[in-house]
Amino acid sequence: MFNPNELQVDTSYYTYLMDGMVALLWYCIRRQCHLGMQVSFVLLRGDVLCACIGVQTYGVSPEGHDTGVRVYNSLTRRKDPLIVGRADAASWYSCGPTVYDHAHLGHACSYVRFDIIRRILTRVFGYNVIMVMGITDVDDKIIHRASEMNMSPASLANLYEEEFKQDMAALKVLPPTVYVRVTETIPQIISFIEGIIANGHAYSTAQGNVYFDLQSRGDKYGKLVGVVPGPLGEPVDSDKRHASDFALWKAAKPQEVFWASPWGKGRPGWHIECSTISSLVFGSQLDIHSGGVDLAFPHHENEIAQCEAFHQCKQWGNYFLHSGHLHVKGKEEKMSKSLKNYITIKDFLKTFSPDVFRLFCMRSSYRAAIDYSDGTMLEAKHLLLVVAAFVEDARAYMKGQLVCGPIRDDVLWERLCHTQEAVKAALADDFNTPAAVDAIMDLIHHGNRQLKARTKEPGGPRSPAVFGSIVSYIKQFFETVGISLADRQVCPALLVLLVVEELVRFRLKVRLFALATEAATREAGRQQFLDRRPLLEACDTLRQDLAAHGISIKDRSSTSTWELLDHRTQDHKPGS
Ligand SMILES: Nc1ncnc2c1ncn2[C@@H]1O[C@H](COP(=O)(O)OP(=O)(O)OP(=O)(O)O)[C@@H](O)[C@H]1O
Ligand SMILES: [Zn+2]
Repeated sequence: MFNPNELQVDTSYYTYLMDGMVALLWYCIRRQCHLGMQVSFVLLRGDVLCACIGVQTYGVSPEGHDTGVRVYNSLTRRKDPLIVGRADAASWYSCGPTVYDHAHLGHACSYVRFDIIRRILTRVFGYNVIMVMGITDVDDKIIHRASEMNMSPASLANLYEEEFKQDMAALKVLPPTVYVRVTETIPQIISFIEGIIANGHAYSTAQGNVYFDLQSRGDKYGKLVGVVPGPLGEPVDSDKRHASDFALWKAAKPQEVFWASPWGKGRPGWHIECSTISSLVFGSQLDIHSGGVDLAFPHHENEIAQCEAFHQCKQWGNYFLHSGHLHVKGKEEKMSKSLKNYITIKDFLKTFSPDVFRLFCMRSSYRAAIDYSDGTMLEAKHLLLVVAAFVEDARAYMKGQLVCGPIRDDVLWERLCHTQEAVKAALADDFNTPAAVDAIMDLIHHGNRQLKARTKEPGGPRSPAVFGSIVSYIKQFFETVGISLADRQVCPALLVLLVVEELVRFRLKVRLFALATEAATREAGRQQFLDRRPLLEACDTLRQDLAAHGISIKDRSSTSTWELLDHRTQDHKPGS
């Protein structure tokens, strides 16, 4: 028996062993040792490797319809073909927010990334998604915050749930097929707990709590995370049988919100809500389950234990998808309410558009950790402007307003075809959006090269069709992932940042011109310096004037940088 509270996720063994095997393989290749090569190849296969180090991989291969996508499944810890139960639809449960405060960019990142995946699954691979999202509208954090704000937990939760939905709509995240609140499903949660008790996997206590009995799961606990069991802990100050058992039902403390139950007044534990809500809609089989990587353990692990104990099945959820965390650039910790290092979605959207945020998300794998900074946002913004400018030029060419020399349309048709294949292959490979975006940008680069061959002479053969085809493909690609190329509105705050960037660049040119020492003699050099001194003075004045607006320019030998004091994070943000 082991204590999951003391489990440590140990990936270091895996990494060392992997490095060792790669080194062995490389050594054998160089020495042409065929036996060694075969051995290291076999060991490098993830499943054998896991068996070698005692980390079990789980996962019953699902039966059903192959979507054509390979997806990284946290259950098997490898990319598997995504096979769903029905030919026309995939069932998907998404853990929703705990509604006790404003949603921030970390939340936005997780939900936007999964929204992009959902759209790809539907619009590229033809699988409709039935998505259920649970809303945690009662828990310790909500109760605590509500008492701080002198409100009822229900009103507080209501307020932030509405705000969350508005934020998601502003980010163009498609709403789930249905939202289900925990407080709407208390009777179902109670029945679910009764079912787990009846199946011998949970117990109630004299204090009115119900706990999941982890010992009853045997070695089936720990499916999601490679874990090294720690020693069995004794329960401390608790009515649990074992320290590792987790709460399904919590007896109400004085003054706390409660519901009546067979075990007395109380409320549900966190993990049981998602198990119940998902089972309420999808029963004992679920295709996809998603959430941020912090939810894998213990939340999803416990959901699996509860569902498989309730449904008495070998495998409840077939694919667990986990998104990487958003960090503030240069910081170790994730963006989080408790760490007070967050930017709310509302504040962010005062400066950048939802399309810029989407493109920012697409430039890394949904599984990767991602750094937020104004600089990375400006890069995404710039990329969108490049796309929009190309579409505009291509349209002008089609209308005959932009006159170019002969176009190599055979090259462009071939490029278009290649891009379409590359994009589809990238998306089928664990929704590899950065590779898809690169392929699109490459197509634009080739299109721009042909459009650049401008001439003043009208006449000559024209190739509008290929540009028409490229434009409609690119528009369709961006629409698929929820980015609109029409109505490019530049929000005023962003415009200011772009103007400052241009201004600093212009000032740098002037400054370098004023400081240049190209005169032949020392006397001529002195005269040149005196002549150009007013330019340097103007540069200094501009620096002082901008400093008064919180924009600080720093001159270094051959370059200038600028930064502004960002009131949202209280950090200095680099501007260039
Ligand atoms: N910085 C982040 N980056 C990516 N995803 C995040 C981040 N913070 C939270 N999430 C994800 O957002 C979803 C909703 O999270 P939840 O409401 O439980 O917030 P939370 O994790 O408690 O946030 P906080 O730490 O700010 O209190 C979860 O899937 C969670 O993993
Ligand atoms: Zn959940």
